[in-house]
Amino acid sequence: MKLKSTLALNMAKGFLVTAAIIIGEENKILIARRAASKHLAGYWEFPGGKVEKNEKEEDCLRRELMEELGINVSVINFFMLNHHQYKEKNITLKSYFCKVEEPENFCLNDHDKIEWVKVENLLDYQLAPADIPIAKALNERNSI
Ligand SMILES: Nc1nc2c([nH]c(=O)n2[C@@H]2O[C@H](COP(=O)(O)OP(=O)(O)OP(=O)(O)O)[C@@H](O)[C@H]2O)c(=O)[nH]1
Repeated sequence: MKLKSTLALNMAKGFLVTAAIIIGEENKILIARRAASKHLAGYWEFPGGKVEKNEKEEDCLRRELMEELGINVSVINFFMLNHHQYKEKNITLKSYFCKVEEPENFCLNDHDKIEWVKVENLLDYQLAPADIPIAKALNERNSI
C-alpha cells in the first residue's frame, strides 16, 4: 500500500502555473477564492493558471486574468518560482507582479470571492499550500 502511494506520487502530473500578484490601492494585493468543485476549492490563491503549449508566461497571465476575472492586466516583473507537490499533481508556480488596467470591472467566473489584502494579512487567509512561500516572501520584502 505504501509503495503504491509512493508510486502514485512520483507519477503525478506536472504543470507550469502562473500566478499574478496584483497590486492595487494602498499596496493591497488581490487574492481570489477557488470556487466549489475546483481543485483546492475554498482555498485562496493569486489568480492565474496553467501555461499552455507554446504560450509565453506573460500571455498566459493576461489570458487567464481575462478568462477568470474579466480584467486586463499588464505584467510588471517576475517575482519568484516555487515547486509544490500535491497528492494528485506537481506544480511549478511562477509569480509575477501585475497591475490592473482601467476600467476595473471584475466578474467572477472561476472564483466565488475576491479580496484586496494587505501583505501582512495574507497569511491570515487559507491560502493554497503552494502560495504560502509567496506570501512569506512578500512579507520579507521591505516594500512591494
Ligand atoms: N492559478 C493559480 N493556481 C494555483 C495557485 N496555487 C496553486 O496551488 N494552484 C494550483 O495550480 C493549478 C492551476 O491550474 P488552473 O487554475 O489553471 O486549473 P484548474 O484547477 O482550473 O484546472 P483546469 O485547467 O483543469 O480547469 C490548480 O491545480 C491550482 O489548485 C495560484 O496561486 N494560482
